[in-house]
Amino acid sequence: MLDLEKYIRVVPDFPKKGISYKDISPLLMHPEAVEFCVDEFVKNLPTMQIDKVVGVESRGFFFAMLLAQKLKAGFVPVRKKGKLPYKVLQEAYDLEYGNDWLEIHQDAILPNENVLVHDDVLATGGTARAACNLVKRLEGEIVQCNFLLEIKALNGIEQIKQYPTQVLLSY
Ligand SMILES: Nc1ncnc2c1ncn2[C@@H]1O[C@H](COP(=O)(O)O)[C@@H](O)[C@H]1O
Ligand SMILES: O=P(O)(O)OP(=O)(O)O
Repeated sequence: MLDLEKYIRVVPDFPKKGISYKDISPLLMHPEAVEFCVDEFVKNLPTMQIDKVVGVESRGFFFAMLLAQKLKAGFVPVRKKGKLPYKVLQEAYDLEYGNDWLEIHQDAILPNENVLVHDDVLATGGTARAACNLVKRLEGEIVQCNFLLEIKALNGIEQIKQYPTQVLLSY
């Protein structure tokens, strides 16, 4: 067992006053910690074949890509407005320190595909909910939403309560 908290840098008042920012950069610099996280995520997934792993821009991309590779699934980027070049679906969302639009390519997920949704941090849950809405609009089946860490006091889990979730570390 690894003490994951040791690899998370907590930065007060970033990007705005009052936000306690959970920086995963130190974790990414330690391959043993990265490997531990991937193995933990995989251990606690449902047993069915996962077809697509969705990663939310940008810090969600790191582990989503590793998980997709490990699970022999396709990787699907969910990006902020205006970054994806082909036809997209859009969802507006609020996050802990702002608001924006998320987009997914219209052909990224086929109806009934089993989809894992990943992001680094679950805070208010607005981002995760928007990413899940995009998957559902493409008729994907969300088999799990997983996060490296959650900020429990913000109760983001409530926003995605209809889906199974997995979190490696709680603050
Ligand atoms: N406190 C935070 N530290 C690091 N990253 C954060 C933090 N709060 C939000 N984020 C990023 O925003 C979304 C999750 O925000 P929601 O409020 O749950 O929508 C996630 O992509 C984090 O990277
Ligand atoms: O730093 P990012 O790109 O992961 O975005 P956000 O802070 O909007 O989650």
